[in-house]
Amino acid sequence: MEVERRGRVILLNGASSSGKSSIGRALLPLLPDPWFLVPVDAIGAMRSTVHTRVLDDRDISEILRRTRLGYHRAVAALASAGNDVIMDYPLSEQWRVEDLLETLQGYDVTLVEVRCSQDELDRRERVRGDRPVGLARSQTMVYAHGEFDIAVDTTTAGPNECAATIVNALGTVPLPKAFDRLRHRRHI
Ligand SMILES: Nc1ncnc2c1ncn2[C@@H]1O[C@H](COP(=O)(O)OP(=O)(O)OP(=O)(O)O)[C@@H](O)[C@H]1O
Repeated sequence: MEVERRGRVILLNGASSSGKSSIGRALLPLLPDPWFLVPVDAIGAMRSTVHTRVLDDRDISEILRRTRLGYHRAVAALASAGNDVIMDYPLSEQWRVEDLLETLQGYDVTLVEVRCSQDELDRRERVRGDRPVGLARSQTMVYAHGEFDIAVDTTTAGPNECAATIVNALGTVPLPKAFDRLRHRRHI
């Protein structure tokens, strides 16, 4: 069946507790069109936690890797049918970036860097209590690939303010976008 348009993608990238999910929720009512909010956690939550086989560390790491590869392809599948998708996803391993560059080739991806000071990340982690202490600190490599289209800093700005900044900037992002610059660097 012929699909008339390719969906757009907004990728909210930042360390744990930087505020990606909060911004994702705040973005929806500000966008003119009905976007899908697809956090990686929502895909992980669909995976069974009750099974008969005992998993070792290697099994678990392979399952997590497959989950993330599946997430990339689920987003591409939605966008391939013309759906606009917000990803809430830390680029905390280099292979995630590499795989997304291939999987989302041909799609309009806006890469948003969600920043937050380390002290504030530590504070949020302590307050929320549902993430291992030190997770945010372990994810400082989320920006290591070195490119972004829009940056917001949640250290002092709230989710609504950051979402408004993103919506206002969406139409004026310089081309080529971050994903295309990264592809150019890697000759993909
Ligand atoms: N701009 C902000 N100012 C103050 N607190 C915030 C802000 N954004 C998020 N928080 C708080 O920080 C915690 C983490 O927020 P959120 O779930 O949005 O982050 P996240 O980056 O999606 O985290 P994770 O990757 O671990 O799911 C929550 O308790 C939330 O209320």
